[in-house]
Amino acid sequence: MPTSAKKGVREKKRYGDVSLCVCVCVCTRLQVDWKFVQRFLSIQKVLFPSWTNQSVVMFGTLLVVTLTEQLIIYQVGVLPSQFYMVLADKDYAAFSNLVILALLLILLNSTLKSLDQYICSQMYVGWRRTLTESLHADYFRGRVYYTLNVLREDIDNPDQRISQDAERLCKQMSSMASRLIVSPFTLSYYTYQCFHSTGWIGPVSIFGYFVVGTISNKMLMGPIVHTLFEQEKLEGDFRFKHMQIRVNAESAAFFRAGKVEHMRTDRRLQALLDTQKLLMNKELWLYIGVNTFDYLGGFLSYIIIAIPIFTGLYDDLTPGELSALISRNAFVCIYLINGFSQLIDLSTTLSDVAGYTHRIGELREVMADILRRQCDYDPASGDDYDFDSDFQVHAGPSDTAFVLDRLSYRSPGSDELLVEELSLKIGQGRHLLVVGNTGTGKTSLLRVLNRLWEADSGFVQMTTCFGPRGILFLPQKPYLTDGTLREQVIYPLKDIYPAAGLVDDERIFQFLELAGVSSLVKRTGGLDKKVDWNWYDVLSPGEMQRLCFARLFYLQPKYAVLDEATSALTEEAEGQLYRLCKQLGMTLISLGHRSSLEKYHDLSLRLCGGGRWELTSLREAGSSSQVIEDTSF
Ligand SMILES: Nc1ncnc2c1ncn2[C@@H]1O[C@H](COP(=O)(O)OP(=O)(O)OP(=O)(O)O)[C@@H](O)[C@H]1O
Repeated sequence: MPTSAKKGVREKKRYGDVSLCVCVCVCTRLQVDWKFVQRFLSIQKVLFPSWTNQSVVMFGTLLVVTLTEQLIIYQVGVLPSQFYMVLADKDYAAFSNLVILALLLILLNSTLKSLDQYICSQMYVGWRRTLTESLHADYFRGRVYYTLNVLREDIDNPDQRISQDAERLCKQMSSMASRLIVSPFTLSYYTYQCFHSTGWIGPVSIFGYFVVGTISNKMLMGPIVHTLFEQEKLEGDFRFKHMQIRVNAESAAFFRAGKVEHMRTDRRLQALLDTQKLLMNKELWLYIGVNTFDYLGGFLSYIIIAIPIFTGLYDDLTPGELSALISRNAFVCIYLINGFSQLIDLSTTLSDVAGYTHRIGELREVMADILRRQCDYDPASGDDYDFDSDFQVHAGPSDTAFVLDRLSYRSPGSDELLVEELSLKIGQGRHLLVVGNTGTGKTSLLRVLNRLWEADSGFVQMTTCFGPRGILFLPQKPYLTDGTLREQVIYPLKDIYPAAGLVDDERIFQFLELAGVSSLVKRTGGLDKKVDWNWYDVLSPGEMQRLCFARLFYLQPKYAVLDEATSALTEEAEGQLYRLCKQLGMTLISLGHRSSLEKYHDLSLRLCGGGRWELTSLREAGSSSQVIEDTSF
């Protein structure tokens, strides 16, 4: 971020399944400046990683095509002067040949132009793929997507930056490419031709005209980049509001929230449209500047040509020769001015490119920063953890899952410790229940154990690997991915284990049955039948929790961390599922409020708020529980 940037005030709310980040005010000043150049170049490094890259080959092909196109355009451009000559001489044979030549050149020209457009479109698709894949690579590495969406407050709508802004940047760059690529060649060639016809006065006045045009457009463009940036952010916020309603339609409907949501959504729309209007007002001045320079350009060519004519340079020519010469000179001057005008016209596209470049550049910088910090904090997060390959490797015997030593943690942005100096070893076969009032930091303990949050002080170590052979977490909100029933069950494995086919199918059917959701096979039409519904819309909360247990049975980790995983089920169903987990050899670490959970656990960790905690054995002689002083088991 530029040093002049003032941090926006962000309002963060959690709504159902999605967390909503709204930038109330971002006063960042973004322009076509050095920061833009740096960000633009770093994006170019992604798009053109090596000289043999496909984008470079396409760019080279585009250069050849556009240069050939320019040669043909020059030939077409001087045709009128040749027509003047043959018509003045009444030379019928030459006229016929000229007509045939004109037809051929025009055909060739239009073919090359179409090819030029085709290559630009291909480049756009290629660039979009490369840029989006590179953003995805960072976004999904380690826990960047979590930190970016939940913890970082300095970046709005990362989803929109990846899906929409990257697309628009590539589109605008591809529309600029063919014009920019050929400019140095055409400008040099036509400058030479113009100098040849008019002397120094022609190129100097055209160049001066270009400099004035560039300076005034740069001034008009300044405020546009920032407003475009702001407009894109509001566009993302507006879309997010609709997504929020789509995801939580049922909850909103129970509240009869149509009116209030209508008002709030309209408010987002209003903010977006106001900014769009502001952008258009600012663009109006840029358009006036650009169009004035376009028309002045056409007019300037006649002034330049008039100078050698009025100074008598061409007095010895016949009227036919003079007409041909004026026509040819007019073409050369107009084309040179046109070349410069096109560069000025590009300023409107450049202001868009600058806006998108800043948004994507900022995202890349923040993701790189998150990755750096993440690796400092948790070196393992730098490696691309592969759930699937880990599943194939036996993690080896490990009788402890976590070791905590004088661990203290707090929630982000809070001064108060949730838990202070907690020492605990979570070992195999000793089932732990974590209880405590709302907001005392139960789920936060899992966040710290899973390294989503940094500890305030103390030591925490996960001594068993994460994954099916080690530790698995079932979060409070059941997570269902998009895909088939099989993909839900084997998630987060990408591939079927141990091998595709009947054996695996049998296991899945059996675990669905044990989890009490075998009816889903019929509803979906089979394990591999693609469903066109959103799983969250059609399953009840209890079914979702049961499906997550089927997943747990399938993966059979050594340690299962269950965060209120049975809150939507009856105590009877809860008992069945817990007993099954134990029969399958899992050690349970559960979070919950129900006292009925106690009978499935050996230890109870009570978080009392204000940093205090208490560890109690639930299996001591006699029925009464006993506070434990020694916390290593
Ligand atoms: N991303 C976040 N940023 C800031 N504060 C957070 C964040 N997530 C949770 N908190 C806060 O941290 C505190 C502990 O939250 P936590 O989710 O651990 O509560 P809990 O004990 O699991 O409660 P519950 O029983 O309701 O699940 C709460 O005050 C919560 O508001």
